[in-house]
Amino acid sequence: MAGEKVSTTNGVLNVPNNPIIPFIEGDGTGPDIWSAAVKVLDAAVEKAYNGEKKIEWKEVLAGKKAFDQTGEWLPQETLDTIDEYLIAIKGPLTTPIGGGFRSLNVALRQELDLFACLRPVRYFTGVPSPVKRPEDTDMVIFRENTEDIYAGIEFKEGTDEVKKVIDFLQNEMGQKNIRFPETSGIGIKPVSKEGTERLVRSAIQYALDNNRKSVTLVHKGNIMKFTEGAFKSWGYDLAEREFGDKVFTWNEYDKIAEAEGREAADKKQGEAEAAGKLIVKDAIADIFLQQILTRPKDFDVVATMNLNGDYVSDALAAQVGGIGIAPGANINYETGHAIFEATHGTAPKYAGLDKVNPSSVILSGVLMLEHLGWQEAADLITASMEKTIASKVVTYDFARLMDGATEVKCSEFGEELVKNM
Ligand SMILES: NC(=O)C1=CN([C@@H]2O[C@H](COP(=O)(O)OP(=O)(O)OC[C@H]3O[C@@H](n4cnc5c(N)ncnc54)[C@H](OP(=O)(O)O)[C@@H]3O)[C@@H](O)[C@H]2O)C=CC1
Ligand SMILES: O=C(O)CCC(=O)C(=O)O
Ligand SMILES: [Mg+2]
Repeated sequence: MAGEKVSTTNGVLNVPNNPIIPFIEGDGTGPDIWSAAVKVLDAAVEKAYNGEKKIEWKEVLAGKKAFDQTGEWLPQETLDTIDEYLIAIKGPLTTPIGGGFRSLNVALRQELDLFACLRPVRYFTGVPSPVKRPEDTDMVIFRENTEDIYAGIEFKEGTDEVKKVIDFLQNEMGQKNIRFPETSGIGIKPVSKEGTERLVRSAIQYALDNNRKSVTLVHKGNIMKFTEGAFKSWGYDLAEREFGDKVFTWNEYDKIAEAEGREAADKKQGEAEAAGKLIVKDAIADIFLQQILTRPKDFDVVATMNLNGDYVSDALAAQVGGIGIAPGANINYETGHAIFEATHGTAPKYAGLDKVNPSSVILSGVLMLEHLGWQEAADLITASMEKTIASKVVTYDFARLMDGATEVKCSEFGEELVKNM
């Protein structure tokens, strides 16, 4: 096929003018939103570079389409192709609940070791939101993407396996706290120092590169001491060890407060802020979910584990208008591999209706263009999105909450974006 591979040299991406980018269309509403998105992405690249640059799309299969054509939900060829071409984009994939195969989305992240799930949350003027000042929400989530209870180490109630695990926990580890051992399923939550460090390192580096003010480590370390609590401690240690005087941490604050009092600690933090240092702090997950609503301006970059990150990204998306407009990327900052994808799922009840909002996957494409260094094309789409929303031409999800909106189909919204570029 025409086009060339994206590659890396010493951690720097080499992007040809005609990069081959694999895409997965996705299940449910995936084909609807992908069809709208690809036209917008192509039009932006064409317009930004007068035809000098062009993405050569290469379809790879996953989900139902893969199963129907190959008998496998996630063919090895798909993994190999993304591994080879480095950068890919995908629509949502269905995961059955309570049984059946494990998440293909999670499998893609784990197989390709895409350890950081990057989910920026910003407001587009005019988008209907349940909060009074949605523009105050401007955060970037770094969700750990390869471990935590998402590792899939689970044992089903009533099986020989779970009996063995419970027997081990009770009789060899002296655990007395399994309330109903005869009828329990068991899940295991691995959280490692390496996994934490590479995630927190990328979050801090991102914050420094993008002039953000703080990184908040979000955890439930008071309850899960050796997983979520360790995430916090390892995060602070890494920040101080690797980023030295570029950061000021609440760990340092606590030490100063203990030795010299809170006033001295406040003074040091004030000086650090005035000197433009990045503040690395932490929050326990429950109060964090309250404070992102009550005082969103206090938060900027957020680094957290897999499950917290899943919850936090949908909650924050709601504040700026919902998951119809929330983009994401799964990235390995060490190898350069990345898969861009929307935050939402397959929304099956709308499949094939040409109805849902394609903005999440389009804005994921914007993240991809930025990652490729094609900022001009990315900016064209962002500006067009702002203009189109301001003109109140929107899909059903925004139209039902907006006065005087013109509701358009998924494909028509894409066409409107192209027109407004
Ligand atoms: N990364 C991925 O591929 C993900 C996959 N999934 C999978 O998707 C499937 C369905 O999950 P479910 O929990 O229903 O979550 P979904 O995100 O698919 O849908 C939930 C609701 O969110 C709204 N929504 C979703 N997408 C859009 C869109 N593009 N535009 C506007 N509104 C949207 C709709 O709200 P309303 O009803 O109010 O109109 C929809 O009913 C499951 O199999 C799940 O595992 C879930 C999340 C991520
Ligand atoms: O894999 C899935 O089905 C769900 C994934 C998910 O919720 C997410 O990526 O945010
Ligand atoms: Mg989710």
